[in-house]
Amino acid sequence: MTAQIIDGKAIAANVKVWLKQQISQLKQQHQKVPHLACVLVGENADSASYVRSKLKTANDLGMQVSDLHLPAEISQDQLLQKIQQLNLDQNINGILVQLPLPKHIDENLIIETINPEKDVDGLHPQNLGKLFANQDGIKSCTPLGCMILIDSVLSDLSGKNALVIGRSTLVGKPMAAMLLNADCSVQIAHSKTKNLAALCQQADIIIAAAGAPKLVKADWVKAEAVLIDVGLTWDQTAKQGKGGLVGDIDFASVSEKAAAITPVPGGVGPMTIAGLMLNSFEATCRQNNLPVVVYR
Ligand SMILES: Nc1nc2c(c(=O)[nH]1)N[C@@H](CN(C=O)c1ccc(C(=O)N[C@@H](CCC(=O)O)C(=O)O)cc1)CN2
Ligand SMILES: [Mg+2]
Repeated sequence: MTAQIIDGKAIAANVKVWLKQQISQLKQQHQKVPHLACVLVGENADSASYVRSKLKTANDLGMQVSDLHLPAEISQDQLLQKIQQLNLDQNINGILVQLPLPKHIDENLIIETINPEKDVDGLHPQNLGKLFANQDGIKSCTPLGCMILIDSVLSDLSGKNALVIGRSTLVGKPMAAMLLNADCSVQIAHSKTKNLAALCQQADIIIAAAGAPKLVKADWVKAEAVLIDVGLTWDQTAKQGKGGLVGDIDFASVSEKAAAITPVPGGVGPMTIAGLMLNSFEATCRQNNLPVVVYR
């Protein structure tokens, strides 16, 4: 193996140590405790597991949490009312609606209803707009976590060629904006892109967020490239047929060639939750007109 493995679990642990200290200071000096409300609709087992993990992490960091588990049959209007209640609740600093939502609910409408100041996922159009305008606002959690991972191996991003594979609102688009704000030259590839291999070969940084298992191959990447794998797909053939999670990068071959790479699992996933915790702390500071201390 030639590549440096970017250990997302360890980096997320460092973020949490820092945050726990910040939250303790916030409590001591200003008597404020961040309060995160997690809204889960229905019985999707993966979503329930992510929400449990978010609630536990927030609790471990000294935050207050509210766990709202709503039935899959809840109407869109009832869910909108719930969000409005949380918006008005002075005790709540952060609102997170776990995605995906059941098919009868318009996700965009729900996200647009969250007060942008409490939108700790950073998915409200106002927060996305601020990100694209390079203004202060809440940044999308997964791209925020990816930037911390990239910064752990590259000290200067200025002028680097970055390629984002995937154009989702959750990851691809905000990721591209963050890299652009860090002075990278950014390209976005997607399912209709022609000759992805050639684009990869020019990239100093590749963020793979296409949901296409093992898409990026070793002969597509430069030896100096840094690769961040956002993909997470269950593959029954992995681990000699026992099954396992795989990313969008062919880890076994690419890790023999590139400079640095995140593993799956243990790369981006833990940093998504760390990003959410950073946002919950930051939102609480902003809501109380306190100076925002930025991690790193
Ligand atoms: N409202 C949101 N919904 C969703 C988001 C989000 O950021 N906000 N992202 C994903 C799910 N997600 C968090 O919600 C998430 C996914 C994966 C992980 C993670 O730590 N994965 C582990 C592997 C987990 C396993 O073993 O099953 C890893 O990569 O190491 C954390 C959070 C969609 N919905
Ligand atoms: Mg839907």
